Amino acid sequence: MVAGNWKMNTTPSEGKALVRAVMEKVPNPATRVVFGVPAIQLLGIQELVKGHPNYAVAAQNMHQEESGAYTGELSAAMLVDAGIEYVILGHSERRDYAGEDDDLINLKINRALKHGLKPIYCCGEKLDIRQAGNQEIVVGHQIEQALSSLDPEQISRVVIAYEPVWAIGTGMTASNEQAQQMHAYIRKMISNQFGSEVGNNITILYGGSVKPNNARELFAEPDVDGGLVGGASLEADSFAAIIEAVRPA
Ligand SMILES: O=C(CO)COP(=O)(O)O
Repeated sequence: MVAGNWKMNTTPSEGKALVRAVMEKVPNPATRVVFGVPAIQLLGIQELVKGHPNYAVAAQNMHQEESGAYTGELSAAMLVDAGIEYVILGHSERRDYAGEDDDLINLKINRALKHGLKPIYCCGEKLDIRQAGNQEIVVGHQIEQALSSLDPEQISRVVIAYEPVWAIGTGMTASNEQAQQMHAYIRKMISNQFGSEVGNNITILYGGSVKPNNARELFAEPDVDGGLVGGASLEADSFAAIIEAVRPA
């Protein structure tokens, strides 16, 4: 799977042009392709991908409550009614700038699953943690807090995105070995808790400076099931090249 996270980029008309160009370049992707678009574009982009077997849309956030007096927020029911299939939850930018922690993200994941949405759960360590060699402890803790209350059926609808914070937007990609090592660790954790069938089948994406020139190598690692792409998802040529770098399932 390849998911683009546009973050706070593109106007609605730019977004439509970008999706049209990607779909024209890769009309039949060999993998699931998801556009993570700003809230105002959810309906418009969903219209463009509607009915396509491999293209889908993700919201970049969602509120944990069912509905109510939460000005500016989007609910799971709204996303589902608009035809949206995925929701990115726990991105490091929301952890940093909106104060989200894994307890809150756990509530959001539960709400999303209750409505049939597929959460793309983001985890990953900061640079000082990596330098101290504590990345597995920190990511393990994030996953435990956010996902351990789920049952095997629920977890099977979750996509995990490992995004080391030091690699996001910095051009400093994790090495293939660093990505593989963490993905294997995450898969083992999921297998231990939910059984090896769930662990083997869960999709674990790598995110952090994925570009056309490093995607193929990263995606060739046995436990890397695709990517969550920021900057390089904003140009049709580079995103198309990344989609085509995914190894066949
Ligand atoms: O945060 C990311 C995707 O969610 C990664 O962003 P970049 O690909 O720009 O490093």
